[in-house]
Amino acid sequence: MQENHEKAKEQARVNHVLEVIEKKLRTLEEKTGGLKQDIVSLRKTFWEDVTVNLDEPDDVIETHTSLRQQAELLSERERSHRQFFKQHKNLERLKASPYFGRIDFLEDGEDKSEKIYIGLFSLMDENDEEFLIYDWRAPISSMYYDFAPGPANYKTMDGDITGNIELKRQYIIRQGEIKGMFDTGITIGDEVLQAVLSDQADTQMKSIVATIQKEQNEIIRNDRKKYLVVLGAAGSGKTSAALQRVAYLLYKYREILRADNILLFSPNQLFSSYVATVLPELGEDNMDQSTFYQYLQHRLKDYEVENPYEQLEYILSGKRDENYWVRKKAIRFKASLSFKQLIDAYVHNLQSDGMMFKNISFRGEVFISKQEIKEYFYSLGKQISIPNRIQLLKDWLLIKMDEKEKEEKGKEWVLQESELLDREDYLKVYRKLQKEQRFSENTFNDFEREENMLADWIIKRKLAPLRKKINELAFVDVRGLYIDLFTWARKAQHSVQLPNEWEKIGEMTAKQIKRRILCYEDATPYLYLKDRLEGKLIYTKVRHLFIDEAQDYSPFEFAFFREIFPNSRMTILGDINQSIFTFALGGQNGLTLSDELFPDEELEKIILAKSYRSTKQIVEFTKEILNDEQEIIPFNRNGNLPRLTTVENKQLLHQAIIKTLGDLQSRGYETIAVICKTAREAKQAFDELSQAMDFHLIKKETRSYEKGLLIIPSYLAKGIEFDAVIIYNASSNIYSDEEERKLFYMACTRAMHELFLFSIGESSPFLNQVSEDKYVRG
Ligand SMILES: Nc1ncnc2c1ncn2[C@@H]1O[C@H](COP(=O)(O)OP(=O)(O)OP(=O)(O)O)[C@@H](O)[C@H]1O
Repeated sequence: MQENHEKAKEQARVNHVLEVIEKKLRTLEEKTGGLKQDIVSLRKTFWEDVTVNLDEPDDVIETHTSLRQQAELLSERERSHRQFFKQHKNLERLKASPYFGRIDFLEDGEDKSEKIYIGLFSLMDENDEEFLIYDWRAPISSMYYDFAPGPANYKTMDGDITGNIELKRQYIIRQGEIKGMFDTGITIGDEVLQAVLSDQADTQMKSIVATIQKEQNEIIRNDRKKYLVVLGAAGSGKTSAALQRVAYLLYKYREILRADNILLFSPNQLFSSYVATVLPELGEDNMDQSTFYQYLQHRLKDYEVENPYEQLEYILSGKRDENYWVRKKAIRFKASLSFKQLIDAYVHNLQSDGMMFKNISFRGEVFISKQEIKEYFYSLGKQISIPNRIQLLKDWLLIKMDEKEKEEKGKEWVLQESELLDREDYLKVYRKLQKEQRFSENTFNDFEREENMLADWIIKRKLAPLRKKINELAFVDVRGLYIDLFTWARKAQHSVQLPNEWEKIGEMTAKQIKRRILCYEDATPYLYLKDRLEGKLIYTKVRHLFIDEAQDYSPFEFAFFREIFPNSRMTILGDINQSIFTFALGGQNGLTLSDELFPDEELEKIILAKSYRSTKQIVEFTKEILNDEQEIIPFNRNGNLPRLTTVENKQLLHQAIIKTLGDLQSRGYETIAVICKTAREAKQAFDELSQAMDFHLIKKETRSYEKGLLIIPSYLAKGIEFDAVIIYNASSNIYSDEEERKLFYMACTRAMHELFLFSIGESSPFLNQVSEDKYVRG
């Protein structure tokens, strides 16, 4: 009775709030004359610079100015439109579910408690006096996540506010109707969390604001130190917490931080699109997202840069010949900070000797030789840094270009080209010169002058690509230097311990690079060397960098991040048990951040031990696959034990998988993944299995996926989850190398509700240590 009465009261309040929302929506629509259309965003991809490539300097200036004016005008209009549009959208969102929580807080010294309703956004009453809803990110809302009923406090700009929470309540409101209502303790409503977690997998990640757990809230709101490192078991909500953290930071620092000041490095494009809906769902613009590989490609346009997954595919399925072992050693060394030290020593040496340059040639003739360039470079004092010397060198070369222009003037080729100019080109020159008012109608008849001007124009045009190259510092022979580094290291004195196979590694590297192919393990070191010589490219725009699946970046790459984002704050999220590039780490754990680059006093570490994704049975099974003692606590959601089925051959394997898939579908599961070890295995499985059922084959280029049956290589399933997972072939001949244990673990932990493993003959030794009662066979 009492309960019904309470619910009716709450529903009445919801109705009142909905009326206010309606009114606000109408007012907004009147103000803007109806907001029917979204704005088409013209944003370019993050790494792309806006360059307008014109020959003539004047044109460049002119174009630039007009572009800027236009852009300013457009962005002003876009801004106000965007603002209204955002408000409108947020109100629409509130209309469906205005809030999800409430606390009654009695502040110390007050005699009446305040009811704080918490939702996605703040909402004031009609007179803009009282908060009907508090934004979940508001300081006062933090108590909802941090405290059970009883004493509580929260931080404000003016200090801590203390008091007592008298009631903590959760709501499930759908389409304006209260569907559920629970008074809860410290953990935010097991009931609601149970319900959320029992839901089906989605092809897009969902926001978790209504059920953020205390330890996750600590990640979301923690901004004490420059670096925040979050280590957490599979499915512990690292990515979720990271995305809500972005929303929180955008709210807290809204005056100074925009979405495009935040960059998320994600493991692949599939993951990028998987998480792309969370922030818009929270009413915020998406942060910039990129894979580190995209960044490398952008910076190394002259090369074909190997994709990290190609490298991984090679390691996982490579034929294990001599090259294989040498390359593996090379990968390990090139991922280490020792290699960075070696490059530093090499660069130090280059200050006095050994720089390499390229000849500058024009019309097939060298006109400034590499030797001359080198001499000029070393004529500049040692006290000037290499990047600064290169800048001075560039200026010197550009002056040489001016001289060259004069020198070429009387030459035969210029005359010939001017005779060959077609009418259109001729007119172009004429108009250009006229515009510049460099001559009048009358003087153009002056044949000599005309010829002179045409010659100028022709030479300038011919030399323009060369000038461009000089401006891009293409005269520095970074390729030659990178190759030379390997020879130098053998002879020179330095303190770095080189691998035994160093000579072979050097040969292998040189061979690839000469073909303009950069293996993935060379890409970052190469860029590092280039930046050390030519000057660092620093991304000042990025104020906060998020690195997800951080265990998959090498120590060298982390050092490099510190170089290119020296002032950015960083949130680094990872799980050492899910390293897929273990072969690059040589026994070290991923995510060993060097104290020098990430000093203790600037770093805070948070560990998440509770796992939310999978049922208790799956978590308990998968955790025994691991060798280490990491604490992983399953959330209390029950399901079936994982099942291991052993068959005799491929044909029976496919039959058994098809049967299992049929069962799973008939039980209503919609997103089911058959996880294979490699892309090659995935393709073979796809060819066989798709004769019986419809599958989507996920490749490294795949950007998004639909619900249904998927076949996916293990490493692409990173960070994603499925209702049910089938490990296609967990045989001992497929997963046996100790370095693949974590990959195997990562694949199994993608399952939310059901996990099936199949094996042809003997199963993987990784399963030997799993207790018999943690799974069923058959
Ligand atoms: N507080 C929460 N409320 C509701 N769902 C949650 C919560 N925390 C985590 N989850 C759910 O658990 C699942 C796993 O979360 P998430 O992908 O963020 O974990 P992760 O630590 O990044 O996992 P992994 O390292 O395995 O990729 C997601 O479905 C997420 O929505």
